[in-house]
Amino acid sequence: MTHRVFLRELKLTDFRNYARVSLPLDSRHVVLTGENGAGKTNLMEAVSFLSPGRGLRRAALADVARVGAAGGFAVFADLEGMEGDVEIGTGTDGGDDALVRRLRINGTAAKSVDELTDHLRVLWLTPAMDGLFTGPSADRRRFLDRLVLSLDPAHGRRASDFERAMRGRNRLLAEGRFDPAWLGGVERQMASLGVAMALARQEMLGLLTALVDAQDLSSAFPSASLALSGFLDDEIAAPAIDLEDRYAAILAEGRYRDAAAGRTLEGPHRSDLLVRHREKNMEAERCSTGEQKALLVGLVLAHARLVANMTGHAPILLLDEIAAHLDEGRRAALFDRIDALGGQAFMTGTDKSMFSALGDRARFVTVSDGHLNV
Ligand SMILES: Nc1ncnc2c1ncn2[C@@H]1O[C@H](COP(=O)(O)OP(=O)(O)OP(=O)(O)O)[C@@H](O)[C@H]1O
Repeated sequence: MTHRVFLRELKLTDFRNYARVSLPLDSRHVVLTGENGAGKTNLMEAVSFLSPGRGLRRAALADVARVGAAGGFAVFADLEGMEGDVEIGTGTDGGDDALVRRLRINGTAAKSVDELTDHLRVLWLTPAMDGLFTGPSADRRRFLDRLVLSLDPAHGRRASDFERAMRGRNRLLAEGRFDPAWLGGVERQMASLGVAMALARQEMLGLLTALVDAQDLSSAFPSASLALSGFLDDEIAAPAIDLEDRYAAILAEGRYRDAAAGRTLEGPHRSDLLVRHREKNMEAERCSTGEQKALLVGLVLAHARLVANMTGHAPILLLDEIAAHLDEGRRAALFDRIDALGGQAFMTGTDKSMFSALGDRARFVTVSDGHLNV
C-alpha cells in the first residue's frame, strides 16, 4: 500500500438539501450524525458522485439539483488520490443541459467518467441494500455487476452492448422476422458479449472466494459462499469459445419459444447470485435480519479488501446507517476492519454514541437541515 486515499475537502453547491457547504477533512474517517432528513445520506451521495455511474441512490440527475435552485448542482473534492493530489469537480449545468453530467479533473474536462477510477474507488453500503438476499434477482445481478465494474470498467460497456443486441433480437422476433442470417448475426454478438459478462462475474466470485478462504472465519462477519446460477451453469468452466457456441445454439433453438414469450428467456440477464452463510450452511435469505446484514457487511468488506489488493489503494467507503443492525461487539469489529483496510470511511447514524468506539480515529460532523457543524 503506497499511501492513504482520502478527501481533504468536499464542497457542495445546490446539491439536494445543501445550498452551499464546505467540509474540511483530514485522513481520518468521517462520522455524520443528525436527525432524520438532515442530509446525512445526501452528503454520502455527493461523495458517491466521485465515481462513475449514478451514485448510491441511482438517482436521475434532474432530481439531484436542489429544489428551488436556478441551475444544476456541483460537487467539488480536493483529495489525496491514487496518483497524488487531485481536484475533481462534477455536476450539471442548468436548463437544457440539466441531464448531462460534467466532470473536470484538475480543471480539465474529462473525456469519460471512467477517468475517475484512476484517482479513487468508492464503494458503498446503504439501507436500500438490506433486502438484497430476499429481493428480486435483478438487484443481486446489479450488485454483482457493480463489484465487477469496480475492477473492470469495461464490464459496463459489455453489459449495455449485450442489452442493445438483445433488444434487437427481441424486436426481430416480435416482428416475425426469422431470417436466419440476420438473427444469427445478432445472436453471435449476444453470445460473445453474454459469455464475456458471465466469465467476468465468475472471475469476480473466484477472487472474492479466495479472499474469504484466506480470512479469519471466526470474525464478527460471517463468510459467504458465492455462486452464480441461471446461465450456462454446469458448462461455465469450458473454454470461452465453446461457451459462445453453446449460447448461440441455445438462442437459435429458442427463437420460436422466445418469440411467443416476447423476450429472450436465456442469458446473463437471467442469472442470479446465490449467497450462503458458510458456517451455518444456510441460504442467506433464510438467515435473520441481523445475520443478513452481517453477511452483507462481510461481503462489502471483502470486496473493499480485494480492491485495495488489486489497485494498491484502499477505496473510500460509504457506510450509510451502518450501526443500526449491529450489536456493540460487531460495531467494534467493523471499526477495526475498516481501520485495517487503511482507507477513509464515511459513516452515518442518528445516534453519535453508536460510534464512540472510534474515538479520535474519526472526525465527527453534525448535520442539521442542510448545514454542517464540524
Ligand atoms: N433535490 C432536492 N432538493 C432539496 N431537498 C432535497 C432534494 N432531494 C432530497 N431533499 C431533501 O433531503 C432530505 C433527506 O436528506 P437525507 O436523505 O440525506 O437524510 P438523512 O439525514 O440521511 O436522514 P435519515 O436519517 O432519515 O436517513 C429530505 O428532507 C429531502 O426532502
